[in-house]
Amino acid sequence: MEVGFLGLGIMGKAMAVNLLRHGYGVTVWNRTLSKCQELVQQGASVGETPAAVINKCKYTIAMLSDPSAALSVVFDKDGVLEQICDGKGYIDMSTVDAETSSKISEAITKKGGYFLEAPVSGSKKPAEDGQLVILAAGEKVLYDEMVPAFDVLGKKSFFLGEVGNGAKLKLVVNMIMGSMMNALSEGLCLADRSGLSQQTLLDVLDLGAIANPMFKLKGPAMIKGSYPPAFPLKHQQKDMRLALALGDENAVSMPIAAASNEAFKKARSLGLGDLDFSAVFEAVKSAKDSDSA
Ligand SMILES: NC(=O)C1=CN([C@@H]2O[C@H](COP(=O)(O)OP(=O)(O)OC[C@H]3O[C@@H](n4cnc5c(N)ncnc54)[C@H](OP(=O)(O)O)[C@@H]3O)[C@@H](O)[C@H]2O)C=CC1
Ligand SMILES: O=CC(=O)O
Repeated sequence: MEVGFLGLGIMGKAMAVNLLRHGYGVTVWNRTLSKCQELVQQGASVGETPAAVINKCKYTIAMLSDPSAALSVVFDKDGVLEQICDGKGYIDMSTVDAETSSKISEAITKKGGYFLEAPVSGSKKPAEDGQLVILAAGEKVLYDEMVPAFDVLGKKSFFLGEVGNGAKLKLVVNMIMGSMMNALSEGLCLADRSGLSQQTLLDVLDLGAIANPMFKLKGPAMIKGSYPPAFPLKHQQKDMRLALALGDENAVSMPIAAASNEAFKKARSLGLGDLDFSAVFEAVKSAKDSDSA
């Protein structure tokens, strides 16, 4: 099966490579076209524009940074809308808000195409290993047709009903994840300032009821001040912002998420946006330094 793939960032590249490895024909496009070359070496074809990819492929997946990128690739010149038509499917796996997803869905559907939102949980490594968790919503027929590809990309797929439900669930999950990362950062800081070993804290956490893969994976690197980007901090802050907006809409008070969002914003202001989201630890440390000065 030939699949189009728009967006070859950290996630998109790993996902497209996985599809190639499993025998899919993949036609790729990326805003910075030079990034397509690595995929070409692994057997992919290149489309010069999103419209060219849609024209060639029955199914096209997008994995783009944020709502403005997701909208631009669909609505701008040479975009998806120029070629989407009856019988073609568009699957947006980017993390965006429900409103963005609905706008895209309406436009695609008006042209006779099928739309599925399918954001994912899991980062660079799960993307490389085909271990993502896929949160799909929208056209059920398209979901059923995509299941074999989702089985390559992920370890489990959920079909959540109408468009927006996948986007919302993804934001709830990442709101919790971002808050947990802040709690870990404050804990590491507090341990250190109290004269305790940060590694011992991690060891104790890992043995108890709040052990989790994220603390286990990120904790040791955080102690070393090492933040190679798996999930860029700027994207985690985008997700906190969109989750807080979802909280506004539903009158849900989220003081922990709001405080965590401030820490991610602070980290961005310190120039840490392109590092891994665990670099929020540096912002937490710098805030504690100025508190004690
Ligand atoms: N990294 C992770 O661990 C995870 C990320 N996600 C989500 O997946 C999505 C992609 O993340 P990730 O791969 O890490 O991000 P990256 O920043 O690595 O890649 C972003 C991609 O979006 C493209 N892009 C950005 N702006 C535009 C634009 N205006 N028009 C066209 N293309 C654009 C980039 O193109 P270019 O190369 O030209 O800059 C690049 O291909 C995000 O929504 C993120 O929240 C979800 C789960 C895990
Ligand atoms: O969206 C990020 C993730 O790790 O999931």
